[in-house]
Amino acid sequence: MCTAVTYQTKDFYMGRTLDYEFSYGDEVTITPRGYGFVLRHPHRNLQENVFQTKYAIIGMAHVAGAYPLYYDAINEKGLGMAGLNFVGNAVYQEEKEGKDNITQFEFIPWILGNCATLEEAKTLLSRINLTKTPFSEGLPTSPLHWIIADETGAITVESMSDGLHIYDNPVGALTNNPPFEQQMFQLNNYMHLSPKQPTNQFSDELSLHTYSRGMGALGLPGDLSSMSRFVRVAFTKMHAVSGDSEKESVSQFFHILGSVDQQRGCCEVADGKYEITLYTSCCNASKGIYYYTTYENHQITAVHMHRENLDGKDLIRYPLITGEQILEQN
Ligand SMILES: C[C@H](CCC(=O)NCCS(=O)(=O)O)[C@H]1CC[C@H]2[C@@H]3[C@H](O)C[C@@H]4C[C@H](O)CC[C@]4(C)[C@H]3C[C@H](O)[C@]12C
Repeated sequence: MCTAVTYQTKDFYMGRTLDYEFSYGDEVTITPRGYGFVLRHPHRNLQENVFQTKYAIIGMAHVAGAYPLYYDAINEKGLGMAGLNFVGNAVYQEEKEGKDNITQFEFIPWILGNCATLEEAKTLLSRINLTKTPFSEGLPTSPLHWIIADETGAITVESMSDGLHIYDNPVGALTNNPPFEQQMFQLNNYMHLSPKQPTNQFSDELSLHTYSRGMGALGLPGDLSSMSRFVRVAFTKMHAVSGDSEKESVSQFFHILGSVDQQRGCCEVADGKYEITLYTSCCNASKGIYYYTTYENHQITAVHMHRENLDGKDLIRYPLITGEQILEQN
């Protein structure tokens, strides 16, 4: 399971938890401007099907050869994108004439490398056909859906058996199944939840009282299913309050995603195998900073894209710091 959210203070933030039972070997990876991606399908306007990134990208990726296979990323213009599992619902197409045929693993670099804003991304999406061509035999196509966002808003993109769906995402959150429209519909069931204490609507004849703080959110689902995580993170995000400095915003962002953190042992996927939150990311999309924690490293680590040469030729890669960093105070 995974959860992605956006958050706005002075700057625009976006990030995700990546929950799984094993890691593909993740690295914070910067793709410089002008980096060449060879598309798997012919493109009418591109020589030898190579598109060069207009904008530099920073995100979490598995790097295969010199190819950054991004899971989530932002670009230098403040546009961000994350892919989350959508098992049983994601259906990709065969190549179609007259369309931008983009395979699932090319989708993030295609959008973030070409578009400065969500508006531009929507224009590019109107021409796209997401195809099923795999990266390699060892890395088959992943069934995903995506959240794309900038400071003006967020959308969800789902490629299903009945075609490509693009939804406005007014919550700025996404988890896994079911499809996004059903995740949104589910919120109707929780419209009575509030951070304020409830009053007795149950019966005038009974003297009911609030015996504990936090009773306004009684009924908020606490389990790890993706529908429940969607409701929980939506409630947390919609009510989150923080100062707007960088440290206050980043700290609050990790608390929002902390509401859907997955602890080892609570979600068994096979005998003795557990899904856990392998990493949590928070990108300051306005300033090009990728912050992360990992399951075993609670210290927030930051990689700044603008401290690197974004006009270089090669990928810039930072393997994750994974061991727990404990500050000995005495
Ligand atoms: C497993 C990850 C999704 C985690 C998630 O959503 N878990 C929820 C599980 S469940 O629904 O609740 O069952 C996804 C997110 C991004 C994916 C990766 C990216 O798409 C990049 C490449 C794409 C290649 O086709 C496959 C390897 C890969 C490197 C992918 C491996 C894997 O599928 C990743 C890492």
